Amino acid sequence: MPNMNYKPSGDFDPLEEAIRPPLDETERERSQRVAQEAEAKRISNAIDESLRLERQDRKKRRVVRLLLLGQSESGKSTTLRHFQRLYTPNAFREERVLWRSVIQLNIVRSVHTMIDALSGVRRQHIDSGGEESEDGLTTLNNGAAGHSGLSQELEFLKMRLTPLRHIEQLLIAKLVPPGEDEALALPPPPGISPSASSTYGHRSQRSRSDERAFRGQEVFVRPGTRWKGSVNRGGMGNGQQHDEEDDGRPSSEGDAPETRDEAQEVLAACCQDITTLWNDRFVREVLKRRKIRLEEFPGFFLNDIERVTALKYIPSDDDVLRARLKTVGVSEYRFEMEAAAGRESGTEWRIIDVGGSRSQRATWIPFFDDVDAIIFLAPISGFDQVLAEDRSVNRLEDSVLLWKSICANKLLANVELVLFLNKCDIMEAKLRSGVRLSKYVRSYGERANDLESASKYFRSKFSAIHREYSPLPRKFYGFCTSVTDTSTTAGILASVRDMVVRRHLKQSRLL
Ligand SMILES: Nc1nc2c(ncn2[C@@H]2O[C@H](COP(=O)(O)OP(=O)(O)OP(=O)(O)O)[C@@H](O)[C@H]2O)c(=O)[nH]1
Ligand SMILES: [Mg+2]
Repeated sequence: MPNMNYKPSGDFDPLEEAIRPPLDETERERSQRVAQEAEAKRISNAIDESLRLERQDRKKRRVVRLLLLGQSESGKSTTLRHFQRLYTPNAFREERVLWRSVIQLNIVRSVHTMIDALSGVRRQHIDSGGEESEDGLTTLNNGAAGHSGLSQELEFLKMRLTPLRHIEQLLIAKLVPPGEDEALALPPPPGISPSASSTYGHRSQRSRSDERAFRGQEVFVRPGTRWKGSVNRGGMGNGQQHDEEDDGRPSSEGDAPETRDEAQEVLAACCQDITTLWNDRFVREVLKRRKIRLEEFPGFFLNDIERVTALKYIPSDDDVLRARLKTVGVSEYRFEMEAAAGRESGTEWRIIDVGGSRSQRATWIPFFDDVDAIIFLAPISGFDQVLAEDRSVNRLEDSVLLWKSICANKLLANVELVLFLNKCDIMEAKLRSGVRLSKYVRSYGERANDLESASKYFRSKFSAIHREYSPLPRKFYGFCTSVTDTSTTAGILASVRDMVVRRHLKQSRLL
């Protein structure tokens, strides 16, 4: 019976205790044990050696490993799609049709965001007995308002758009492979800035329920091609879109195969109503007062609704880059640059795309070993937003802290870090619309409230962190990017590619 009162002494080592040979070991047992231990050591050494050789071989064979890091919605998967578009253009184009379901879901979500925002108006109107609410929504001129607080026309519109609820479920079932239980996650009420969120925080019960009314579910897939398989099997993956004359522009009717696709049919039938809803002055005013800037949301297609709901619609390159599908998990995408893609053809690239939300970050670490370079994406337009998964954390602050920890990480001391200050297009629009950066970033002070000054400021801040926190001196590569923009991003990715390949060659020469 074990001694339950045993107290370990200072030099007691439970592991040593467990593997110590028995005291009454015979000579024969001892020699057997020694032989087994020697064999185990030989196997372990052989594994180490084969790992070392594989690593060496990979470097010699020009296998380049690139890791994409950054918070959720920073643009990692978009950057990966961009690489694929540039360097495996044929494969990218063949897969474009598969993105149609994602875009359909993005549209449906935008419509529901508008409708949910309107529901909030109705509730407030009833709850407040018609008095002005804190955000003044009930004072809006809503034409001939019915008892719900909405005009009859809006009520009819909402009714006519109800089939989209069914389409949403259908698309989720299509995109998420069977058995993927966790595939839905709750984002925050859209478009709520920290200042607005603190306003929300001090509101009544009623306002909190309005907040809940905004909550939708964000669909995610694990990275890789499995979801594409399920879309294909869903009967719409008729990717007959080919290739030579294809210039990546939006498809117009007549140059794409018509496919039987219930979601597309319902969306086509709802196209006019969606347009009316989106262009309605009252709806715009509600969104504005609720600080819901739908145009800045990931996966925004309402301004292209006629084109993207056409029955023969095939997504353009731009559409694929603008579509939103959250990543969960970590995955390695391998591809050889297609010969047509340029002089680096033949190099095998392994680009690792990770999920960026907080619960996903622990999965990054095993990939720190043996990467050539990291592209870190910091979406600077998030300075007035909070994290979806933790509404107490400002997005910009989160990016800065993440950047510090990546710069300081000893495992990454010899890895090149490339910083993308991303979403500059959204940043520019935001600053132009009058949102003041200095209100959120005090140290910004009296600098001009424009993209040029802001990106210069952030570049110097991130560069200073890089210098201060890197365990060994290394060069800083920083770019201001809008990775959904095909023309500007192509040049930046080409520079990154050249830098990574150069460094990789240098390393393999050192082996
Ligand atoms: N306007 C604009 N949209 C962008 C930019 N970069 C990314 N997006 C959009 O932002 C959304 C999120 O981008 P993703 O690439 O899915 O983000 P991610 O970092 O992979 O996010 P997780 O998978 O959640 O970790 C997508 O709809 C993109 O099209 C940008 O520079 N400008
Ligand atoms: Mg992603």
